[in-house]
Amino acid sequence: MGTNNNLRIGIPSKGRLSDLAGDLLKQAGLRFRRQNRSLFARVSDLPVDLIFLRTDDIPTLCAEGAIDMGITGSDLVDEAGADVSVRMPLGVGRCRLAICVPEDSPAESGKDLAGARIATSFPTISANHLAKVGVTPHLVNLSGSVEVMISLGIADAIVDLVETGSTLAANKLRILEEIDTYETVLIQNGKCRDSVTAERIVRRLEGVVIARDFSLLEYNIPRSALAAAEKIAPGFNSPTINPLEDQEWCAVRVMVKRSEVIDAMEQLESLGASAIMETEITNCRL
Ligand SMILES: Nc1ncnc2c1ncn2[C@@H]1O[C@H](COP(=O)(O)OP(=O)(O)OP(=O)(O)O)[C@@H](O)[C@H]1O
Ligand SMILES: O=P(O)(O)OC[C@H]1O[C@H](OP(=O)(O)OP(=O)(O)O)[C@H](O)[C@@H]1O
Ligand SMILES: [Mg+2]
Repeated sequence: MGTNNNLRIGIPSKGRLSDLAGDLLKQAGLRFRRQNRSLFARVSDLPVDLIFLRTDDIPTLCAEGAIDMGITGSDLVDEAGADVSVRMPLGVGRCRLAICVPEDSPAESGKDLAGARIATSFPTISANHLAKVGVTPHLVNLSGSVEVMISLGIADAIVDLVETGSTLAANKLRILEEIDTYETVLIQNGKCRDSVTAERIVRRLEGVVIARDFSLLEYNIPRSALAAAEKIAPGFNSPTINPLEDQEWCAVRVMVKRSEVIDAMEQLESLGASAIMETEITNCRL
């Protein structure tokens, strides 16, 4: 490495985003093999090097130009205050950052935390958020296992990520106030060493991310019901309509959000559609 001009993409070396990022890149057609614990992998057929880094270092290393692009959590980008642009949300790793207190705490909002000790791995976001309501907390900076700090007696409240809420429940904590929502993102710095390849990577990842969110729905419908059907499933741009041998009928192909497919199928069926089929798409260019 070092001497070549390959685009450098930083991806998490371990943790929950590591597999997510690796799978996404592979689905987008980047072929690479990480040799045992190596911190570096070259991509076949593209001028791209992958660097395996700690998830929370990726925003800063991208801002400093050590890598041109990176995959990390938008929470970590905010916390680092990194000067990078978010090229696209990747539709995974969704979570919230919240101020949490014991279930039996009398506190009603962040305003009630004046003088409280708050344990967190997000000191900057926490301080900025609480400053807005005029509270200057005593922050205890930690890098993990924040939820146990109240029962250990070193904090009165915590600021941490919440997804399902099961960690909070296990520690008898509740959300006092949500600060923001976050997800895994692709970031890029302003002085990218190969913008042409960077754009190709963005387009490729877009294809995979959109495909993960949508299905292809195909159905036959009487032409008289077509307008109503298009209202149910308007498509990404617009549906593709083909004639059938029976001129009263036509065949429709349309992209539908995966979360809405079952509902759309039911509604189309009650409009008179038949042969309604969902096909999974793994990649697309729109
Ligand atoms: N419970 C969660 N659900 C969804 N996304 C999460 C969750 N926890 C963390 N994330 C996202 O994943 C990112 C990385 O999390 P984290 O740094 O905790 O790594 P990890 O996978 O837990 O590994 P580690 O063991 O090092 O903590 C977070 O910054 C956040 O964007
Ligand atoms: O709402 P939930 O679904 O329970 O998820 C939230 C938990 O997930 C993360 O912890 P992680 O598993 O990464 O452990 P860590 O503290 O060791 O990083 C986060 O820090 C919370 O503790
Ligand atoms: Mg973690």
